[in-house]
This record gives sequence, structure tokens and C-alpha cells, in this order.
Amino acid sequence: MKTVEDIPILSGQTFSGHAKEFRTTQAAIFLRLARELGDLGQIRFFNFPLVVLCAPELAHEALVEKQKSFEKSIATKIMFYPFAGRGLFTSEGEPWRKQRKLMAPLFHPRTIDGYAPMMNDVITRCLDDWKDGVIIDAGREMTRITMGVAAKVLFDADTLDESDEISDAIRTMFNYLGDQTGSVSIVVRATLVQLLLQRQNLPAPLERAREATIEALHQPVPLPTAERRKLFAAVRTLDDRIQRMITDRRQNGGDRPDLLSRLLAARDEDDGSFMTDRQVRDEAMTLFIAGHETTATSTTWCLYFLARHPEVYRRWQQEVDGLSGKTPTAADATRLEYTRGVFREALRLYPPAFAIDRVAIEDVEVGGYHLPKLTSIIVPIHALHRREAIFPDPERFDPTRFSPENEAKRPRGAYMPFGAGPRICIGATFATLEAELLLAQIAQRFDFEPVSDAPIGPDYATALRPEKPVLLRVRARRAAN
Ligand code: HEM
Repeated sequence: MKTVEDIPILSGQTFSGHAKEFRTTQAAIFLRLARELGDLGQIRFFNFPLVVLCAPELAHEALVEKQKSFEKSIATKIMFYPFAGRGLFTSEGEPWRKQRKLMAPLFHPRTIDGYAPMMNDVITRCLDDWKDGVIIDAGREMTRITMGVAAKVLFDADTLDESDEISDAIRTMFNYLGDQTGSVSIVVRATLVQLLLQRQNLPAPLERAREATIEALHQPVPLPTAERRKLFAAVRTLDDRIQRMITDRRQNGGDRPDLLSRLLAARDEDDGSFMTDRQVRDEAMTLFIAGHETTATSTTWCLYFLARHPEVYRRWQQEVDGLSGKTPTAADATRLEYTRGVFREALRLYPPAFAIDRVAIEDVEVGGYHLPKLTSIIVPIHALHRREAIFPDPERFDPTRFSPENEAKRPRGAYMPFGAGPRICIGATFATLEAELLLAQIAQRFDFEPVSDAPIGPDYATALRPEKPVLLRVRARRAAN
């Protein structure tokens, strides 16, 4: 059988393999790989191979069919640790299964439909601040709205007055993640954690030392630099905000049907214990950040593309005008097919989670290649979404790619902005409904146009956010709609 050695290596290796190129270009290296090698290739971090699966069937095979043979990579868990701790995004095995089961009812499609009035309320309040003729920074506005929605729906809290401060902290987090990706520090720490995890059945004192060392290796190295101070300040800002929500709920009680009440009331299936404060914090932080940041980026791209494609803009506005000015319900939103296409097409071109990485926890075969235990793989979603054979003229913004007929023709695994398999995004339906309501309310109330015609590209270092502010001039719509 063919082995990893038989998988073609991307050109341009240096002493550190492709680590330098990956660190500087991030997602773009996978575009080059797809162009040069097609469906399957590998890049190297020093001497470690990273197998890149850039075909729908290979992505599906690894993430869905053979999901039991893979876990999230240790490098990802270390990078996200200061923020996500051991929350749902970064946990594994039995703890992950229990956490996912606990949260699943909050993300059931029927439960999510019930969030529509709360989502609409936050959206309306924020849009009330858009005055006729002003220039808005779409990214800032989308962040304010999506953060406000996540805080309201998941925590019954209000962040509208603090969103700039919180979003600065999250930007610092992304800069840290971008800086750590493929860095020597991460490669070394992940390797050490891997070695320590393999040591089992140690005597008690050694076991405690092992655990303490693993914990220390997950923490950012406390370098005396301005960046590191900024990072720790950002973690404090986010921790303070989350802690305030938790304390407020503990003091003022009330069994509300939201995430926070579920977390505080949850008991372990086996021993009946409550979650520790640390666990509640990790879960709450994970959901708070994952629950708004990605939706903010993708709706910002929606506005960017709408403003630059008059045909798309007109069709979108016409579809929403079909609601005759009525605030959309969840049922209305499901009928906004073209609007949903706008959102899905923005997620195709700039998926905020631009790659999904895993490590094999046992020997496994993928695409006919034998991958030994501990082989790292990656599904570069951003490059996958640009495979010409599936998405012709891939750079063109075209929401009709997501008409039901066109979707039915696409092979499974070809489009996965929310991932695939058991670790698929728990908030996909939440994000989609929120984006539909948001785009519908904007279409009903405003016209907008770009302030400048200069194109804006993605910033590969910060989860494909627009590299520059997306500035739009908005005008209140006076026509009856
Ligand atoms: C456009 C919006 C969003 C995008 C593109 C997105 C993307 C993703 C992707 C690709 C994953 C899988 C990562 C992997 O397999 O390694 C994921 C996981 C996750 N997402 Fe989202 N997400 C979005 C919105 C949301 C929202 C609104 C929430 C919560 C309210 C959320 C919460 C989570 C959580 C908790 C996980 C981890 C799930 C698990 O491992 O069981 N996301 N997301």
C-alpha cells in the first residue's frame, strides 16, 4: 500500500520545510498546493509532514467516514487554550461527548427558531443607530450586532455598549493565533505534550508533575514583550466580561432557558457533580467567541459583495421586499432563498474557519494511502471551495450556486464552511438564521454603496477578515417596502 512518503510534497521547501511560508501566507499556501498538486499533497514543518486533503471525497472520508481515527491536533488545542480552555471546541473523547449532549438542545432547529424575536430585537436596536447618509464601518457594526445577539440569546446579557472593547480583545486573540500558527514554539510545545500524553500509569507524584507540565505547556510563554502583555490583558478583558455574566446569573438567579442556566445547572451523568467554575468559564467563553466572531466576519463580506454587485444587490432587495416591510420571522427567513445564497456564497469565498486540522490517533487509510498513528492532516476549506471543477470561475461572487437545484448537484464534502462529521459546528443553524434576519432587516431599511471602489482582500492572518475596513455609505430607504 502507498504511504505518506508517496504523497507529493509541495515545491519550495527550505530548512524549516514550509513553516516560514505557512506562517507568512497562512491559508494561501493551500491555494498554491491545490494549483500545483491537485487533490492531495503534503507540506512540511521541519521534518513533520502535514497531509493536505483538497478534494471533497478525501475531506469526507477523513472527517466523516473515518472520524473515529482522528482527533483535533494538539497544536490547535494549545493555541486556543488561553481562550477556549477545555470547552466544547477543544475537548475530546468522553468529556466532549457529554458537553455536546448538554448543549445540543439549545441548538436544535426548533429551539433556534424561537430565538428569532430576540435576534430581531438586537438587530433593530443596532440598525436604529444608522442615520441617513452616514458612513459605517461594516465590520464594526456586524461585530456589535452579532456579539449583542450571542450575549442576549446565550447569556441574557447586553454587550452593546462594550462591543468595541471586547472586539479589540478578540482581535488581539486572532493576532496571537495567527502569530502562533506553524511557529517553532507551537511545534515544540505540541511535541512535548504529545510525548507526555503517551506516558501512562505513573506513580501519583509523577502523575501530578506530568499534569502540571502539560498545563504549563498549554499556557502562552510569558515573554516580556508588549504583544504578550497585550495578550494577557485581552484574556483578562474577556474573562472579566464572562465572569460578570456568570456572577450576575448566580446572584440574580432565575432559571432562564439559555446556555448559562444549562451550564450552571448541569450535573455529571456519572457522579452527579456540578461543573467546576473553570469548566463553566471555558464553555461560556467558547460559545461567546465562536458564537459571534465568525458570523460577524461573514456578514461583513456579504455587505462587501452586495455593495459591489448591483445585479445581486437588486435581486436580494427584491426578494426581501416580498416581505412587504414586515419584520421577518424564522419561517419567513427559510423562504429567503436568494438571501441565504448570498450568505452561503460569502462563506464559500471567505470561510472564517479556513482549515480544519486533525491528527490520526491510530493507523488509518485515507485515499488509499496508509497514514500511521500521529500523522497530521488538514482540510483547507478555503482552497476546497475554489476547486474549479466544482465551483466554475471560483472567484466570481454568485449566490445562485446555492439554489436548491445547484446544491443537489454538488458532491458531498465539496462545501463545508461549518466543518463536517461529529465536530461539525454546533451553531450552524443559529448563524444562518441570524445572518438571514440581519440581511433582511438591512435590505428593508437601507440602501448602501461602497465609499471606495478599491477592492478589499482577506487578511489571511486573522481568519480571513477583510484586510481593511469595509466602509459603506448608508441611506434610509423611503420607498414603501
Ligand atoms: C458563520 C458562522 C460560523 C462558522 C463559519 C463556523 C465554523 C465552524 C467550524 C468550521 C467548526 C468545526 C471546527 C473543526 O471541526 O475543527 C465549528 C465548530 C464550532 N462552532 Fe462554529 N461557526 C460559526 C458560527 C457558530 C456559532 C453561531 C456558534 C454558537 C452559537 C458556534 C459554535 C461552535 C462550537 C461550540 C464549535 C465546536 C463544536 C464541537 O467541536 O463539538 N459557531 N464552527
